[in-house]
Amino acid sequence: MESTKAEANGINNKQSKRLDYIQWEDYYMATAFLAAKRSKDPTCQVGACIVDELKRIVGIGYNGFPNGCSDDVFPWSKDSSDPLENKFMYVCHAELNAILNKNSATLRGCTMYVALFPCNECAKVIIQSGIREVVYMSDKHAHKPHTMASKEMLKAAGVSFRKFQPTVKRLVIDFEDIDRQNFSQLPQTPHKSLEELSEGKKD
Ligand SMILES: O=c1ccn([C@H]2C[C@H](O)[C@@H](COP(=O)(O)O)O2)c(=O)[nH]1
Repeated sequence: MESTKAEANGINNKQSKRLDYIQWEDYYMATAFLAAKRSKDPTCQVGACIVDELKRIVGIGYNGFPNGCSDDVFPWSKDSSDPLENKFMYVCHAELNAILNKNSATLRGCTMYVALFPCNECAKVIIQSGIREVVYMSDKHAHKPHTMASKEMLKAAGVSFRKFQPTVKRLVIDFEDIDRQNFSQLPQTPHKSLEELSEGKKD
């Protein structure tokens, strides 16, 4: 009798959880990739996402010029003979921005998910911030001195690093998905059983 009432109210309506939900690591790296989409750099967009030991995202960043240094005034080129006309003097790397944007008291013990292996300058900041692990997607500059120096420093400081292994090849965000979803999982509007209805007549 009781269970019939509960079922009528949609409470005991057993349904299994969905299984194609996004895995934690895919979620963090996708967050880094999404942040990279904010970058104005025409040739290379990098994003970084910092996660604490409780699996919480505590910092996100992408490469760009410092606050107050206009994207429309400072140069985005990279091969001018004048170093002052190239972006490198001015751009803040994604890793630095993610660390500076942190919304927790400390980054000690955190993991950084980042699209590109951090350079030597970012490695210094990563080490000093207390981040314990770096998970990267691409190591395309592995042969360059700034990456080699970075790896040496990270190793010496006990910051581990590993290549990201996605469980899916791509993730798509479709804003219109929300209007296509089936909301049958939501509790149904409570309705009265026949018994309750007949009881109601007494009122
Ligand atoms: O670890 C890194 C390395 C690079 N970046 C940023 C800095 C620049 O905006 C670009 C690199 O530009 P290239 O045209 O590929 O030289 O990426 C970063 O944020 N983090």
